[in-house]
Amino acid sequence: MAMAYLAWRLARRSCPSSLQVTSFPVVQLHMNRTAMRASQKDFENSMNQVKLLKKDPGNEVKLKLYALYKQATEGPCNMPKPGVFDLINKAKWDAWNALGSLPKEAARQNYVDLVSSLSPSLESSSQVEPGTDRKSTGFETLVVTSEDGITKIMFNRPKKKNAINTEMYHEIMRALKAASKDDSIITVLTGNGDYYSSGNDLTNFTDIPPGGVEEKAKNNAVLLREFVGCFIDFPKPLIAVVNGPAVGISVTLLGLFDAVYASDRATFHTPFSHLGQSPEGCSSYTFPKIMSPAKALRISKEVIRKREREKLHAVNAEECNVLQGRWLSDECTNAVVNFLSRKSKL
Ligand SMILES: CCCC/C=C/CC(=O)SCCNC(=O)CCNC(=O)[C@H](O)C(C)(C)COP(=O)(O)OP(=O)(O)OC[C@H]1O[C@@H](n2cnc3c(N)ncnc32)[C@H](O)[C@@H]1OP(=O)(O)O
Repeated sequence: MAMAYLAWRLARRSCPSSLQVTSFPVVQLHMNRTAMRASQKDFENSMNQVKLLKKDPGNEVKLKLYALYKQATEGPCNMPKPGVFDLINKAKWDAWNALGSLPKEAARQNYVDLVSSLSPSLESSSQVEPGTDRKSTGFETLVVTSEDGITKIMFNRPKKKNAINTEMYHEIMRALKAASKDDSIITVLTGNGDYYSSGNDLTNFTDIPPGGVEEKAKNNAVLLREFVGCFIDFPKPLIAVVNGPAVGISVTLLGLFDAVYASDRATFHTPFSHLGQSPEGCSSYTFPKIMSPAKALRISKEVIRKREREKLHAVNAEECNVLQGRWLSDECTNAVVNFLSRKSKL
């Protein structure tokens, strides 16, 4: 796909001629037990943090915390369905049962993310007076600042060309959720260093869980669907400042932004024929139809987006289902093994 042409078309909200089709690899390497122990530790910390919350988060959030806790510790709902008049236990059963077969690992991470978005440090930061410069710590892969009504989320893995690893997916979701509730008017995403983002971190597929590559592909499809869903549902004007080359999902997501500003160093690359991937980020829907001008106002965005939200979530779900299968193909595995081993050949 011609980079400069796509940059111009994305910025002008028109649509490029076609999408290339590739799929994604899952490589059978050693499982990273340290990472799994760390997330269990985070989970336990989060359970303690819940007790420190300064204000009641409300029944909806408490039910979600309950459901994620049960899913993370016991797996899919195994309780008999309470009677209709047993309102409290029925509500708890409904919340837990709604998580379906969400893997324990994902439920644990979602629990940690939810508590982080409620945590006292973020709560106090949302009370910061407008116009003050605030750099939110609490992120490993991002720098989040907020001043004069603009919350800026900057990808901060410049040594890895801002490749998006699993931690960064969760942190971007957490930052977007916090930005949707803070006092800013618009939210801007950009990259630190010479790249906007080189897309999905290809090592994401190397820590294989006990369930093998099929479980990994399923977990990644769940992660991708939730990640893209955050962009579909984001309520405020979302702006991308593409400061340099953008690759893969960092390009395909741009169709869900309200405006895309490209620097003269920006290029837009979707190496799908090279990696063998099917579209993600709702690009199979947004790219062919991006014709309307960028919508800057929040109300007009809601008018337009609410008509499409259900369709976009359906497209997101279909893309994730197709990708989950494609990630298991030989062509994808070979492509990523070649990338990850390329320097060893030098
Ligand atoms: C779970 C949800 C999944 C959603 C799926 C999304 C689809 C996609 O996003 S597909 C696109 C995936 N991205 C790529 O294929 C790009 C791969 N990277 C490259 O081709 C090159 O790194 C580059 C063209 C971006 C830059 O090349 P350059 O020679 O300038 O620098 P490098 O030495 O290659 O990179 C520096 C450093 O960064 C590491 N790195 C860069 N990109 C990635 C990446 N996507 N995944 C993992 N690591 C990446 C690279 O390995 C180098 O690290 P070392 O210095 O440690 O070797």
